[in-house]
Amino acid sequence: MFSTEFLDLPPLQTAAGTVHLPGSKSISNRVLLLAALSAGRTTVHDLLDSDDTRVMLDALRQLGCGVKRSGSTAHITGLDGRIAAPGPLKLFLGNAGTAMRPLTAALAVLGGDFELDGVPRMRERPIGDLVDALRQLGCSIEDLGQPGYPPLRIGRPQLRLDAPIRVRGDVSSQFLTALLLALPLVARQDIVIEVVGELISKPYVEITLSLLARFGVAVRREGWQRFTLPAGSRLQSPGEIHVEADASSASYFIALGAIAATAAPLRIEGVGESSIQGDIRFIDAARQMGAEVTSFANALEVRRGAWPLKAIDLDCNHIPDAAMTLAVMALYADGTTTLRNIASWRVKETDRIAAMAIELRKLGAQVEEGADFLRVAPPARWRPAAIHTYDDHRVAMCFSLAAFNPAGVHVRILDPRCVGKTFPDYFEALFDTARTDTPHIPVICVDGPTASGKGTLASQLAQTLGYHYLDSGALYRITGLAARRAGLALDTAHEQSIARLAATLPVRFEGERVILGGEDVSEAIRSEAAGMDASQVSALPSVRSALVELQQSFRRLPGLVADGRDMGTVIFPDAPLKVFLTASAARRAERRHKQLISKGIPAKIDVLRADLEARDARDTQRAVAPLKPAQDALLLDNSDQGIAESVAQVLGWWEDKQSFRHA
Ligand SMILES: O=C(O)C1=C[C@@H](OP(=O)(O)O)[C@@H](O)[C@H](O)C1
Ligand SMILES: C=C(OP(=O)(O)O)C(=O)O
Repeated sequence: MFSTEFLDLPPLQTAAGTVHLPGSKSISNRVLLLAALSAGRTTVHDLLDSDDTRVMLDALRQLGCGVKRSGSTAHITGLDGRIAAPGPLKLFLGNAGTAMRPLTAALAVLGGDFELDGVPRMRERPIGDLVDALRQLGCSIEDLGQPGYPPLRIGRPQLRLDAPIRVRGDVSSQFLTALLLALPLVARQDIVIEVVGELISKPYVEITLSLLARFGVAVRREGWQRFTLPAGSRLQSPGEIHVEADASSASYFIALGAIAATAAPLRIEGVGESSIQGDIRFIDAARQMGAEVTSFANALEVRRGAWPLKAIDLDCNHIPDAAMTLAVMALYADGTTTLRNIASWRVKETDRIAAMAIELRKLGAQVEEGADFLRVAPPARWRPAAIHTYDDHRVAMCFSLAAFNPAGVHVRILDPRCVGKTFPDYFEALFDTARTDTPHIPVICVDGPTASGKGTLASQLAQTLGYHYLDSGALYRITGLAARRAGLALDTAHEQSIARLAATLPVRFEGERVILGGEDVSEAIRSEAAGMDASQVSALPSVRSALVELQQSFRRLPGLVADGRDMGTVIFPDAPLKVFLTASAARRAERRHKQLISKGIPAKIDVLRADLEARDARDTQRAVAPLKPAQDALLLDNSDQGIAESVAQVLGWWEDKQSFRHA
């Protein structure tokens, strides 16, 4: 997951390959709750691991439910309708509607002493219609803040089940879902629920009914107005259950295929057209816009059909979450797209109608916003934009698709971490399937002499930007180490053998760790001797050219920070930002001295300084790729700077190169 403050998306061009989607949020949280309330033990396969499921699991644990996880499988030991820990308990439910609403209903009918709360936005998401329905039933629920919104305190009920329970269905379908999931716990007699107003998001209620059936409860329904839980209903674990991949998450990749899978279809694994999730009907909308979609039992393949996409006018009430993706697809359409009947967007993770309108306009689109609709005309001129994401995973995910804009303008996604609500590895999945010409992939080069602090600077820059990191000096050190281990002297006589070895080095960087063929060699390559060896092998031209390709292969989406001595001059001559980092030999010797002493390694400052000067001389005078700043490099002397200051300085330069500084 990217936990950076922002994530810059370079211009993306095509899409290919296969994406494996995470489990459905709506199914995961329903199954977890049903398993927890049932009799018996349930093994849940392919469970979603995200913020929303984590808050549900934590709450269930607090309630005394047995939860064991191994990878994507969870074993839940059901409470059989009795809460092991009836409180007082405070349950924190983040921003998960699928946890807050159903848990409120289940705990209110079972009774105890519970306080349910969430993030600040959860306190703005309505729950009053559900609370009203539960109060009719005799549940004890107290508003602890603004009436009709969390936080809530739940006490012990005095249940009255004979009269039909009336619940409003026009603000959120989750209120009806919550009652349907909870009432089997007390169905000593037939319990009737009547929906007041037009029920929205109906397919989510179908998910509820179909999962209740898996747990042994057959709800009778008359249209979408009247639901009856038959007397004697009892939740019974099905033993094992598989969670389908998330159909709303699929929408981003269906759109990706429609926009950018030009050569071959993009394959989406985990969900097919026969899914029980209503958002799978996003496929129909995508097809209307021009996508070519083929469905398999548990997978989809999508490729670009019509281009530009075709503008549509669609009632989106049945696909409220996936429809946000259509608003971004509309940027690539041949006319104005209208998405209707989406009033519920205003009470979700953020006011989504307002948010989408503001952010789409930043890119240059013409947008009209109404109480329950959004109308989008594609940009006449695309503008680079920093997309505010409002702590809304779907805003972050759908706007990433704007990076395919034909103008090649950059798109910045602010707070990319918010995708953690339902799809923590969304951006990794995007970068696995998106393609762009190499020159579009940004590289920041940090070159400089030994002990200038370029490693620290470069790795911190990479961390801040969410970019890959190449410590090219380590490659020479690793080559030196591997050559020594192979018994090769580091001289011209052995140049070809060392070059062959270098070409096939099985190396990878895992954050700060350097892994060679499965062995962590981070410490081994950091010794002074390994540094001298590195300097020697780096003077052998064949070794350098063998390593060129290896180094260039680190240039992958979303970008790279590369540190070394010839990053800007030889390896990435087209890099958009090159920094040449220096510090006086005296200052570098001091730093190295401190570093060694802190590791308990004895060292003399004068000797270190003489060594550094000797290495500088060798590095600047060698025939191949001598150490010198690239012509277009910016010089940074950090003799009197702390690391934070250097990082800020380079980030400032990087910002100056981005066109959306004020977007
Ligand atoms: O029941 C569910 O799993 C959901 C129902 C929908 O909410 P509304 O019924 O509030 O539209 C949907 O937007 C949400 O992401 C999940
Ligand atoms: C509306 C959403 O979430 P929640 O389940 O919190 O309602 C959503 O995931 O788009």
